[in-house]
This record gives sequence, C-alpha cells and structure tokens, in this order.
Amino acid sequence: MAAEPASDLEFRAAEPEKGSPRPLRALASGGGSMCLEHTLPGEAAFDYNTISISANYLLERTKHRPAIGIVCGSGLGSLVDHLKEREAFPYEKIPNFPVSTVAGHDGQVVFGLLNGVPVMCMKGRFHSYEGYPLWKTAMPIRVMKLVGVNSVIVTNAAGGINDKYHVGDVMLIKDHINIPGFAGNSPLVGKNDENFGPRFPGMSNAYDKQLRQEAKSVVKEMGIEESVHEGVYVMLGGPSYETVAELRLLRLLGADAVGMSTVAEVVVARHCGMRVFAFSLVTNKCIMEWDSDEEANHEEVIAAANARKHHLQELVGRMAARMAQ
Ligand SMILES: O=P(O)(O)O[C@@H]1C[C@H](O)[C@@H](CO)O1
Ligand code: HPA
Repeated sequence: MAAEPASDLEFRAAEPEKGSPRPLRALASGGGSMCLEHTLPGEAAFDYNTISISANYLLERTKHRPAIGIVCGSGLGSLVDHLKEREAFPYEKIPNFPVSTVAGHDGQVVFGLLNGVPVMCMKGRFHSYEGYPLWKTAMPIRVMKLVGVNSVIVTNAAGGINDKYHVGDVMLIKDHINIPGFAGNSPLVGKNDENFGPRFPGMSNAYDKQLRQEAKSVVKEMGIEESVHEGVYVMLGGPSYETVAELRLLRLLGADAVGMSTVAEVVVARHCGMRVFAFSLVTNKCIMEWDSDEEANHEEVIAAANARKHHLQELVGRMAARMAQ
C-alpha cells in the first residue's frame, strides 16, 4: 500500500510528462489553486549559482554573445527557423533546465544571427499548467540574463477578448493583468536574490514605451497597421480555456487578450532590469456569448500561428535589428 504523506510538506505534484525535470521541492499546502509549489521561507527559488551553471553550459558551447532574447509562443517556434549560424541546445541537455511538454513548443535554446543580430531564443516555453511552479517557467529568462541578454522579445498565442480583434491580428502588449499574482502566486516568491534584482520591483513600465514606439513604426513599414493593435494581456493558469462568464469578467477588467503565459517571464525580466517588448498573436476570438456552440481548442491556436508566421518572423526580425542599435 502506498504510504500516506506524513505532512503537507512531503506532498509532491506530478511531474510533467516529457523528460525528467529535477524533483519538485517541498510543497506547502493551502496555496492558490494553481500554486503547485511554494519555496520554503528563506529559500531562493532559483539562485544565482544554479542559474550560472545553466548559463555557463551554454556560454561554453556557443560562439554567440547575444544581448537580445526571444521567447517563442505556441506555434511560433518558426520565428527562429531562419537564424544564420544556428546553434541549438535541447532543453534536456542543459543542466537545471525544465523541459517542454506542450504541442507547438519544441524545447530548444537556439542561438544564431537574426538579420545579422545575435539572439538567444527559447523555442518552446514552460507553463504552470504543465506542473511547473511559476519561478521555473520563468527560469530561462534568468539564464538569458547571465548569458548577457539585456532586452527580450516575448511572444504568445492568445484569445481575443476585444471584439475589434480578429484571428491573425497582432496585439502589441502595453500592460498585463497578473491574475495568478492576485492570489500571491509570483515567480519572485521566496527569498529575493539581490544578484538579480530588488525585493519589490516596480511593474508600471513593464512594457518598454520606446520599444512599443519602434514596433509601431515597424508595423507601418510593413504595411500591416490594420491588423495590429495595442492592448492589455491577461494571464490565467489554464489549461482549460475560459468560460463565457470568466471572459466577460476579464473584459470588464480591461483585458483585450487572454493567455496562459508571458506574465511570469516579464516579471522576472523586469526584476533583473531587462527591457521588454511583447506581443500576442490573436489565434482565436474568445467566445463571449452563452448561446454559441463554438469552443476554443489548441489545434486552431497552432493553425492560426502557422498562418501568420511570415509576418511575425518579419516583425521580430525588424524589431531585433532596431533593438540592437
Ligand atoms: O505559450 P503560449 O502562451 O503562446 O500558449 C498559449 C497558451 C496555452 O499554452 C496554449 C493554449 O492553446 O497556447
Ligand atoms: N485563452 C487562453 N489562452 C489562449 C487562448 C485563449 O482563448 N488562445 C490561445 N491561448
């Protein structure tokens, strides 16, 4: 007979299916609904030394020294398919790195030149619904930091709440609503590591104004203004898509698009002083009416991302070139 956990601290969440990430640390009970893991008081979630090991592994094996990082959202891995002088490292091989378990997220760190600019890319990201604590979903951002990255481009697939948004549109993110954060679930929970940043980082300028201006000018150059908006991204835990009532609530809160990622990465990036440019690809229109028979699904998310990949590759490439100046 399986032994009962002796206390809440011995309970462990199921591991994500693919690969074998390090065992989860002790869990505290009674956290928010998506809070799979809290670190113990005084314990740093991902300390400088642990992150240094991952960063050094990469630095010892790549000739590139990028200052720009890119996180690819669902179905958006092709954003980095055209890098020159590519060097790819599967997540499984990088010490202390989690592994991707979601369709549309390949699971490689890819270095290379994008329009001649050295970049470090996450081809596949981590989500809390895979079973990872938020600090682990955002851990690659700290690895980027120690590799030398000072600006990140964060992308995601999202559902369009704003009724002016259509499938295939891009939303430049001007702000976010951190729903897990409302319940105290933050990637920065635990002892603060001052090597990375302050205990209480500000978030009112999370999405760099100048980079948003640059993006608008790129969008104009590309002639795609009609399908590009600027708006507010809201993060939920997933993996279930939202109910109609939830979506109506999120609309009332001021959200324009909804997804299950990005925010933890942005919080960690800002904590360690990186500049952030982020956008959502609207892969589906959120279902706001109770009498609708439609239902959101991941296949349509991937298909919509695939259909827009050329525009998005160009947007990211042009932004990287400007950010490098
Ligand atoms: O990694 P992102 O945020 O792009 O992926 C979105 C959110 C879920 O992971 C998935 C749902 O279809 O797409
Ligand atoms: N909801 C949440 N996450 C998503 C959606 C959605 O409608 N589409 C893509 N990611």
